[in-house]
Amino acid sequence: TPARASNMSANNSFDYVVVGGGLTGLTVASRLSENPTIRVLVIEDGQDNHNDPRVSDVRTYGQAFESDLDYNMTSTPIPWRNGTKLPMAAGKTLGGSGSISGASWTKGPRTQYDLLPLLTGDESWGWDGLNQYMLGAEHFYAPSNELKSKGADYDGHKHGFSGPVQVSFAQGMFGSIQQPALNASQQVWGLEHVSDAASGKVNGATTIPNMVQPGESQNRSSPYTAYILGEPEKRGNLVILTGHRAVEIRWRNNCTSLESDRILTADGVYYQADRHSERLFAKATREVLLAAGSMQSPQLLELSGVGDPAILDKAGVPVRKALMGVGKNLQEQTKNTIIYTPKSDDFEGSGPPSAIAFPNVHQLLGNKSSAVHKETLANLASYAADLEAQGLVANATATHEILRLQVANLFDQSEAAAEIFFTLAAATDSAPATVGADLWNLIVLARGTIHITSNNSFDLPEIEPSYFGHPLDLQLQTLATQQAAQVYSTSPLAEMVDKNILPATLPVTYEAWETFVKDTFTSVWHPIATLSMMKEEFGGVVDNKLKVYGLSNVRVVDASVLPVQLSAHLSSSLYGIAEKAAVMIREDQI
Ligand SMILES: Cc1cc2nc3c(=O)[nH]c(=O)nc-3n(C[C@H](O)[C@H](O)[C@H](O)COP(=O)(O)OP(=O)(O)OC[C@H]3O[C@@H](n4cnc5c(N)ncnc54)[C@H](O)[C@@H]3O)c2cc1C
Repeated sequence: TPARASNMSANNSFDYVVVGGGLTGLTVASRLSENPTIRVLVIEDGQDNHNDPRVSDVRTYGQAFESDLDYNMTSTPIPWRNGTKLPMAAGKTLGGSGSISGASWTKGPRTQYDLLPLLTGDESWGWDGLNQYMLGAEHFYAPSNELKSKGADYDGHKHGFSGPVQVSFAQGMFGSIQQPALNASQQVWGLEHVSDAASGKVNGATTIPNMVQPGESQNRSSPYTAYILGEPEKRGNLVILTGHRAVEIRWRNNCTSLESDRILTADGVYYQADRHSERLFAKATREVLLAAGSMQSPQLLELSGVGDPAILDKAGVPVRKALMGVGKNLQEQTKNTIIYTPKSDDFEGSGPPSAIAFPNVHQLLGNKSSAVHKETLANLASYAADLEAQGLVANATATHEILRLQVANLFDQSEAAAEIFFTLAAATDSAPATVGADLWNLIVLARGTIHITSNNSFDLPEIEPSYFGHPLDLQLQTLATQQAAQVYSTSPLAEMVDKNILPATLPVTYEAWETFVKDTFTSVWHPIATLSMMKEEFGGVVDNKLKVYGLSNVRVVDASVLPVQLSAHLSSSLYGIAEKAAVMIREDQI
């Protein structure tokens, strides 16, 4: 077992202390500990559940939610839903959310990665630079002819073939509605066939591979099985401590008063097994690396006195370093679901589902596109000013510029604006088989926050996603939902379904679809950007080397640093960020 707590008492000093053994934390820990002279500790709150079918079998997707494998965090109350709080799933288990994810493997369009150099001032974060690291994480397996006949396709030049993460088309790939759904999508939106959604081109209709082992088992290739199981877990210089939560960073310059120009140096990390247990300390002689995810890495910084003084004061935490961007700039999406009964419940496979349509704004907005574009641009500066006034971003001027780049990416570069993921659910003892779609607006203009409300790490942070914070977010989500239903009434998909279940009665007007969207949406669980990698004058929290401004030896290596949302599932990009982080950290060892 990876929980080697006994090693801890012998020597609690490490070169690196990694907070969080999830997708990015295990990647960085594995790479750094390849050097046997470098001692690495990972502190992970969850347990090792890699043999639990809720983790190992991707077809059980969803069973981990709101269970012991989930933090059971929620959003703030939704005013128009009687104050309902929406679940914010996040894996509390070794491998983190990467151990309970849907395992879809896609990348964003290259033009979206190419925004990162503009925000960081560093060319190496563009597609060409970052994609090298994404490819380095990947071991792709080409599909068999049988899977090709079900739609599996790929561009061989756009994959890595020697990395740890196993990427393959699931042996049990569904037949049934998948190709008819893509065919109908192409008609409704005029979409091209995209042979490979990990190629840097996304707008189109596509069939995706998954992070699963090739062959019969269809087991998940999780951050743990990919990066730790096997040789790395036997390394004497790598300690993975499960069942313990990092609660605070200890600073070396142990002075209580705030001097705004002082650079703080982390001494190590306090951690506890549970709320009432003893507070223990692990020393970091080189660096503390935050990988607790985009909801809990900002929490740890705030608990350690780094953040917006107004937030820290309210929570009763003494300010050690004022840094206005901490916990702000959150970009989380909204998801709607439509459900039908299929005429045949023979799905010709066991999943996971793999057919996706990615329309752009012009395909969604039709002849309204240019008017909506103009109106969005006209109101962008005042919208950005509002965001700063509400404490949702650190800097209105920079945010206006970033929103302008995102709007240009959607309207001028016509990149994918929504994802329509076609779903199939087999019959159970109590429910008939269903088909349908999960769909979401990809590039939200809303900005939210994640902040502490107490000085105790075991009180989980408050999450304000600001759902539909900008009118375009609601408009695109509504159109994507309405038009996904149109796909289901288009041949050859229309002939394959009996009746609609959700919505029970198909809305007739746009307004009625909007009401359906607002009444039934959930979160997508792709939160990012709460410790954004941006220039300091933009309100960024980490620099282009992922170092927190004003701290000499604390880096963030997780989803928090991605400053703008991608038209993609996030894992491929986050593996790339973590691989690049490990290289940058090693370069600084000399
Ligand atoms: C339900 C769901 C489905 C998803 N589906 C897909 C998909 O199909 N394809 C895809 O590409 N992406 C998917 N994602 C997204 C992807 O899994 C995440 O973006 C990714 O795992 C984030 O990586 P991370 O390292 O930032 O955080 P995580 O992987 O969540 O890791 C954070 C780790 O830190 C630990 N931790 C937190 N706080 C502390 C603390 N204080 N002390 C110690 N440990 C702590 C947690 O237990 C966790 O193990 C999905 C995400 C979710 C939640």
